[in-house]
Amino acid sequence: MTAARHIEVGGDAPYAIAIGAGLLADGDALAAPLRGRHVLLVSDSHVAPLYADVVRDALRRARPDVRLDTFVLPAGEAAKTLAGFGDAVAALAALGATRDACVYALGGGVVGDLAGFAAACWMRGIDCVQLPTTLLAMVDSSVGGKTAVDLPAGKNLVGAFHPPRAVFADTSVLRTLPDRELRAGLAEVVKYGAIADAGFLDWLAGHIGALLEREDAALAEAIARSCAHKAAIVERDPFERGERALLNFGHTFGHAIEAEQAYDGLNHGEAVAVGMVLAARLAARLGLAADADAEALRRLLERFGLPARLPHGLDPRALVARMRLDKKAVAGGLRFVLWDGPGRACVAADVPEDAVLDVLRTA
Ligand SMILES: NC(=O)c1ccc[n+]([C@@H]2O[C@H](COP(=O)([O-])OP(=O)(O)OC[C@H]3O[C@@H](n4cnc5c(N)ncnc54)[C@H](O)[C@@H]3O)[C@@H](O)[C@H]2O)c1
Ligand SMILES: O=C(O)C(=O)C[C@@H](O)[C@H](O)[C@H](O)COP(=O)(O)O
Ligand SMILES: [Zn+2]
Repeated sequence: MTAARHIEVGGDAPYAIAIGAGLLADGDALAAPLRGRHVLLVSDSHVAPLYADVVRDALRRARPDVRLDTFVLPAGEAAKTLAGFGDAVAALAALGATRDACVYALGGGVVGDLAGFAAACWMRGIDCVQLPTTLLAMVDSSVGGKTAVDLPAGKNLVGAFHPPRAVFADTSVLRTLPDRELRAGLAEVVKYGAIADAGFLDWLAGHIGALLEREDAALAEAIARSCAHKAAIVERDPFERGERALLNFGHTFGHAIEAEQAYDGLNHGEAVAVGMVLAARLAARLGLAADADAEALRRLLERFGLPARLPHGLDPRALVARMRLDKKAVAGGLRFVLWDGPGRACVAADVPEDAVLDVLRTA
């Protein structure tokens, strides 16, 4: 095991993000946050066969008294539903989980969001430890305590803020991650540069090959810098009353695309990549930023192998209707996270529908 990096997330319920190779086998570290004796390990049908034994063995070695059940979701976004949530809380009931129980979420963002929501609701809130196994989950979804499931009407519409007790990002598991999922994670990495750190965008542009080749040092740096950005923002604004909304850059378009494709088209990172290009174009259309900035962002995302165009067959009006149920929308109208240049995101209220439709029609 290599030395782990640690990033602290402060606030009312502080926790640490540990990043390093081999963490899933470190039973003492994994068991440290465990207060009681009940553990529900939540995973999915791709990840559980690869890594559930490592986690179970590690926890049992450190805590032989533990009562541990495993709940496995079908892999993929389509499982992030109220029905999946119902099955997860039923598994907690079958375990006899008491209020000092802990849910361990072993998987990507789908597992993390659903398991976190089950932990948030079981007996009005038990501990959750995040064990992210995708790049996207390591850099984004395991941190910050947003938990949720999707509805046919929209993404993450039912959920809660419930910060994890701890996050262990074992970078060695990224070796088995499919290329498409690695690229999806890189979209959220690019997002941090786009919203808050133009220098990070330059660093990313200089490390495209190293990241796509999964070079350890480049991945560790990208994960640590991304987590540091997210930790700083969620520490200052845990409940998205202000600045945290900037983490939603690209998501108003992206979530509408995901829902319109019934969660069976672009994956989340891909939809966010398209969404960021559209948000940058909308900013240019509204005179906030230069067209050239949007074009540079599109080129960077495409060099990472990410899509930058709206998928064929989507109706712009149907997408705009979906955006009205976005969590940033208010009764007065559409709100978008845009930018006035790389590294400088901002929230734009009362964005005219015609401008959004124009951008969608030319995408
Ligand atoms: N809560 C948040 O703040 C937040 C932030 C970003 C995204 N999200 C949510 O996260 C979800 C997307 O997460 P994701 O991109 O991780 O998708 P995912 O959880 O669907 O994982 C992607 C695929 O990779 C597989 N996989 C995971 N780890 C693997 C590994 N190490 N080796 C082999 N296969 C592996 C999974 O089984 C799945 O098939 C979306 O639902 C999105 O809304 C939440
Ligand atoms: O942590 C946040 O805040 C984010 O917005 C991170 C996003 O990458 C993530 O996809 C989040 O789940 C979107 O939140 P939502 O409130 O728009 O559902
Ligand atoms: Zn996201």
